Amino acid sequence: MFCSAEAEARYAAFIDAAPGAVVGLDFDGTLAPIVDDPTQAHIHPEAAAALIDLAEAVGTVAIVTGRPARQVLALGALDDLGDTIAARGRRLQIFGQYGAERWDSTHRVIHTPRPPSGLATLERELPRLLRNAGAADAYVEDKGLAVAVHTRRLADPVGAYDRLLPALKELADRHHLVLEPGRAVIEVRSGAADKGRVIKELVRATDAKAVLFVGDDLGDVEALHAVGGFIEQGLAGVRVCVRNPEVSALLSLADVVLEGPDGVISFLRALVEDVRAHASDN
Ligand SMILES: O=P(O)(O)OC[C@H]1O[C@H](O[C@H]2O[C@H](CO)[C@@H](O)[C@H](O)[C@H]2O)[C@H](O)[C@@H](O)[C@@H]1O
Repeated sequence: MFCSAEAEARYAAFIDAAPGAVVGLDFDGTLAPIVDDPTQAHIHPEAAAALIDLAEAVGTVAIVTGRPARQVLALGALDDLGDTIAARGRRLQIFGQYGAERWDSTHRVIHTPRPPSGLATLERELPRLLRNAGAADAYVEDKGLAVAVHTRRLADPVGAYDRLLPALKELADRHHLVLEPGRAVIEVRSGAADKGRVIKELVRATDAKAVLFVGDDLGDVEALHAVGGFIEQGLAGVRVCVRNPEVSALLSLADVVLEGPDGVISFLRALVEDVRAHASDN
């Protein structure tokens, strides 16, 4: 599970500092299994119990996702979970759309900015681009602040992805937007937010001495780099990657590698046990 002796030592230091630590968790592929239909990506059945315990064990728990906050609240049943966490005097935070949207279990309001200029025009141009790329049947997810083109359910998902990538890049550039490639998905969005900025903000706001992030996809790379930056500054940082057959780029950044959302839940449970054991020893 640990990729090096240094990683294991930093995990031990993280456990020491857990009451003031930040834990960031990606949603799709991390807390929810990858499925063909993005509207059906429900959270792991054991995630609620694991998150309740985690929120009591560490200082800050945040779900940091590319999903719109409203969607992740529904797919994760996180409103109810937030109630339970709040009733125990703790807090769950959600950063949706790579940090552009925010919700927390204390205030229960989604803060969302206006859609980036250029997005509406781009969406009108999209059907023609999809037809020209032989991907007219791609599933287009309107995320309000962004648009995501999914190739997973096409006959040739990899071929369509490879044709769409340069075409969408040209379209995004023309509208001063950025591409966010992911697992069988290419998203066009504003470049104003990313998961790394969220992690940096959380660590600074809470003056955390320890930080851990779990992710599986390219949109998580900035968060893993942010943890890496804090490690260089002497914090107890742990970069946890979920292995997946579609994106291997994260593995070289990992301190810990896990197998799917089942592995994530087991890891979070073990982490909570380690924090409890450490507290009862001290
Ligand atoms: O940051 P995340 O929480 O990982 O969200 C990233 C994107 O996840 C969703 O797409 C991914 O999951 C789908 C359901 O399992 C899967 O069908 C798709 O292939 C994956 O890329 C979501 O639909 C996107 O909007 C998110 O940006």
